[in-house]
Amino acid sequence: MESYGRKRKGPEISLSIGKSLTPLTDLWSHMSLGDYSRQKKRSKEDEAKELVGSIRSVVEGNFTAPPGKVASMDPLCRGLKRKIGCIDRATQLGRKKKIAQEYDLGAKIGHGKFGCVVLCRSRATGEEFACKMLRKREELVHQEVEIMQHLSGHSGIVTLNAVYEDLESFYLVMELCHGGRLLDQMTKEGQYSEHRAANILRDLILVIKYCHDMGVVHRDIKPENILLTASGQMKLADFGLAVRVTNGQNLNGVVGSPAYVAPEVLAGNYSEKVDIWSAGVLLHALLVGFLPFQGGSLAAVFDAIKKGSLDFTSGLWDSVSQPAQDLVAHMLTRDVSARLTADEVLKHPWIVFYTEPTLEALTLKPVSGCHGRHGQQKLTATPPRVESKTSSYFLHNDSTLISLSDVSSSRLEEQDCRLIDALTTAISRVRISESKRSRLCGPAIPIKQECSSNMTVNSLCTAF
Ligand SMILES: Nc1ncnc2c1ncn2[C@@H]1O[C@H](COP(=O)(O)OP(=O)(O)OP(=O)(O)O)[C@@H](O)[C@H]1O
Repeated sequence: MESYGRKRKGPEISLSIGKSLTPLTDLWSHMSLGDYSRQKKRSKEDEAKELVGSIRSVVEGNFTAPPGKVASMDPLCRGLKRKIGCIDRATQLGRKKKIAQEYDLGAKIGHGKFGCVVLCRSRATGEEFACKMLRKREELVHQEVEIMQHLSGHSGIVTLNAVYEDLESFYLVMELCHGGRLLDQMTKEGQYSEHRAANILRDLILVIKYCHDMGVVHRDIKPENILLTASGQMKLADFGLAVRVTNGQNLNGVVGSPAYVAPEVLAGNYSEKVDIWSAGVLLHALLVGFLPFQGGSLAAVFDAIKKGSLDFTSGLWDSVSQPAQDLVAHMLTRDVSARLTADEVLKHPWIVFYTEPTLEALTLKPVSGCHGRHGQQKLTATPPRVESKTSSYFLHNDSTLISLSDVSSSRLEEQDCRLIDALTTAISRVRISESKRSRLCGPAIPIKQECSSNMTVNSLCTAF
């Protein structure tokens, strides 16, 4: 079995921006900021958070990850054992039995920075799972386990079935995602249609919303951490950097993956909105095949994140509709209060248009004679209804905006290409107000592209 002896990311991560950087060549593999700063002291925020969690757990009768200092003084893994006591029966059983008694471990299917993931098969049922192995001496695994367990049950999250341990390692038995990583699919397929991008984003935002509603910030949203089932369903994975937050609690541990990290993370004071930023980076990559913030070094990437502008006037965006651009801009605004929440993203007209069930049925049938990149569609049923709330979001910001739900339903009933054109035109007139716009990424100055395409495994993995 392959050795997997690198240090595991934990909550004890901080990063001094502007200090000497790891040579770029060393960064070309999906690194999180935590990697660059593993030697640093654990952040005060995480210590405070864990203390709060610990106190709360006593009050509420739940176990959470123990405070880091206590954990480091305790015999290894005590926190996990305590945690196991409150997770499901399968996991409790796992504590007593050895994994080899119940599963046959197979070929390696993935390798993260901190562990190896292998195929495994239940001896009892023959069912296949993925088993993530983490070395005890290098791992504070309890927080990841606790959060996975806390979130378990959502169809968009990889299910943790059981946890085992031996002297050396922990074994997390998870549902197997046969479809691989979204990153690999993106690398293969390049630019996505708006319809597909919207559906991917919606699925992701639904999971992010669930995490946020459950008091969890993922902090490492990126296509490497989005796995796909055989049927193509998305599953969010890798909660190694996730944290639990109480209402309104601000975070300050500098963690994430360089190209996906929100500017306020670099500033050291942030909230769950960092996940929306990262999802915005992903949406940008889906729509145009490039990451928005790039650079030849880690410092340059951070500089772009902190100061760079999105340039929707570049040819890159010619074939992308204005509503899609609008959503990207509202997810990648540095003004955190102006950045959309998960709920607001889900209600954005572009998302509603492409993902509303009746629309999906309407938009699947290609028809010749319609123009526009995504206009090769025919409306064959009742016109789409876009929730008035969505429209009012825009009306609220600019009185000149139109309501999408007012886009002449009678015209839509004509069921020909002119209708989809009319709707497209109407959507393209949706604008944000000047006041809101001024809070976005500033004037459209092109972001320097370091290479002709960054849709490669290397560049997307490294998130540069
Ligand atoms: N449930 C799963 N089903 C299939 N493959 C998986 C599963 N979980 C993980 N993998 C594979 O293993 C890889 C590493 O897993 P994971 O990201 O959880 O580990 P990590 O050590 O936390 O990695 P990272 O470096 O991304 O932080 C994934 O990119 C994926 O290819």
